[in-house]
Amino acid sequence: MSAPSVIPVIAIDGPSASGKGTVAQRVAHVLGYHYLDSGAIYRIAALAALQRGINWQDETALVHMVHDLDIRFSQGEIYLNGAIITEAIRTEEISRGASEVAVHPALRRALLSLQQGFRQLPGLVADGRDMATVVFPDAQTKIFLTASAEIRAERRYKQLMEKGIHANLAEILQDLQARDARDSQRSAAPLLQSANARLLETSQLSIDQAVQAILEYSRSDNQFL
Ligand SMILES: Nc1ncnc2c1ncn2[C@@H]1O[C@H](COP(=O)(O)OP(=O)(O)OP(=O)(O)O)[C@@H](O)[C@H]1O
Ligand SMILES: Nc1ccn([C@H]2C[C@H](O)[C@@H](COP(=O)(O)O)O2)c(=O)n1
Repeated sequence: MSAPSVIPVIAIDGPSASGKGTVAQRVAHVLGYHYLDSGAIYRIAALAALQRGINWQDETALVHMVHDLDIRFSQGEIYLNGAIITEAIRTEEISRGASEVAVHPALRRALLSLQQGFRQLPGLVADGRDMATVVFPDAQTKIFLTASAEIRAERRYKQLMEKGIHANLAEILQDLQARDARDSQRSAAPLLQSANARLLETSQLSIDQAVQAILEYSRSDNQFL
């Protein structure tokens, strides 16, 4: 069999707290691939805007701003203009802000090449909302990872409690549903299952089972390269 002519990508899209990040990082680790957390990039844009007093609705100012940002991912930390912001982008305020700035088409275009730059040998696992539809439409393996809103809210609740962060399950569910609606209903690159993506419903699956399913899909897709 001849070597693949393009750098392989496994694109994993899905709603908030569906487990994309956890599962994508494990798949990347097993395969020795690079990993792109595209949501972190929208979170950084929201945080940078907040720090500079730029309104999340101001598309022109946001686009201007992102051209001046130095974003780096290194050894598990995320840097913005040299400062570690790994935890600062995980607050509920920034989660909402990321979903709000992400509605702007010009901002999404401005962040496209940064994301595509992660496609490097030997391969990439990328997670987000539009990995399979817009950023890597030629990805070899496309997964739409989801779980019921109630299960996702419980997982997020448990995740926050484990970090010692006080949380309210009903509020988390409400917030997830609001973010799902904004991410799915926007006109620019909405969250949707790409026509050729496999649906992976993990409400009844463990993390390991989800990882194994994706590795299996990837193996099977690679047979046809
Ligand atoms: N199949 C699963 N079974 C049980 N828990 C899971 C499963 N998948 C993920 N989790 C847990 O759910 C929580 C949320 O997962 P994760 O942060 O990876 O979601 P996400 O989709 O990347 O979220 P976001 O889009 O908000 O960044 C984590 O604590 C993770 O360990
Ligand atoms: N490819 C992407 C990734 C993320 N977003 C937006 C929508 C999300 O609500 C927000 C935060 O993402 P998360 O860290 O929860 O994955 O960023 C997007 O529009 N496109």
